Amino acid sequence: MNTLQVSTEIREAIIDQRPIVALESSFLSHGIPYPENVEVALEAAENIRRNGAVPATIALIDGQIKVGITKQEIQMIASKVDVRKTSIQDLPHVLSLRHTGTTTIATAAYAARHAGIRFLSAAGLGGVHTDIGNHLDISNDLFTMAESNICVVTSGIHPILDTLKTLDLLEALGVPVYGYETEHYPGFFNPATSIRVDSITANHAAEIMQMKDHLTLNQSIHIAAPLPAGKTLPEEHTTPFIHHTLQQMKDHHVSGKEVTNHWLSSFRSDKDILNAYKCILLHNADITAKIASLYHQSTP
Ligand SMILES: O=c1[nH]cc([C@@H]2O[C@H](COP(=O)(O)O)[C@@H](O)[C@H]2O)c(=O)[nH]1
Repeated sequence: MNTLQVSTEIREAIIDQRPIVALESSFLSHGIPYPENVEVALEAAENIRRNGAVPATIALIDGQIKVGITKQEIQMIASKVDVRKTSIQDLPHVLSLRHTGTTTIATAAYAARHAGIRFLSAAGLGGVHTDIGNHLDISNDLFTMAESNICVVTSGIHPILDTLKTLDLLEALGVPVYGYETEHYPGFFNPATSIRVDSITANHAAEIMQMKDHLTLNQSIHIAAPLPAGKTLPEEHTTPFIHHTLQQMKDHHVSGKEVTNHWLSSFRSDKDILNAYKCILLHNADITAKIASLYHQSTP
């Protein structure tokens, strides 16, 4: 049984040791409405190619994890309703039912690791939920990163999570966290949080990945890249949006794993939030491809 299907282009790139950037696909089913989700997926892939790497979007189709889905497959998933955003704990179930599914960072990291891809670009990392005192709600992203040996670039974690506790847990799991050319952990839609991190450049990130290879450490590294100045949103915009979304969740009794799905789907109700989210996806694709290309240039 071959549940992991790697496209010919990606297989050849792996053999030729060319840089590859994996893309998770949750934004196709939850973050961005159709047909804009298709446009963003293709533009992110284009950004990766422009920076000298090969894009590998990962999704679940017909009982297989597909690494490097085609434009037609992107179109098919993006236009379908009720596609399941699938994290590690749901993976066997969704595959056994042969359902179509999109990937979280956890599932994409799992697939990337097994395919031999070392870099993953996404919008937001899952994390420790704020109601942790009552519900032990923690995204599987964190635990998968502890063993997937890749570089995960996001713009931080989404603002309905507890950032400090998430970073504490990553530290406990041995996953180092860096700011991309910033000493402050990014605030996702907002420019920065007050949490300090080590700042690294693309060159340094490539070196850190090589050092990790040398040390045979299995943890991933997490690089948090802020949106460029002028693209972030002020807190006066995001704070009421977050409060409104949290209130809606309370009113509709949204809890557990539905929380992240509801949060992602709420982006469609605010044009500026949706635009910032698209920018995050495209910008991170650029940065990840730069790091992947530098890593391959200097790997003997
Ligand atoms: O701001 C965001 N938060 C979360 C996600 C997605 O949600 C997943 C985490 O979901 P959960 O909390 O169900 O593990 C992440 O891996 C990512 O795919 C995202 O795209 N953007």
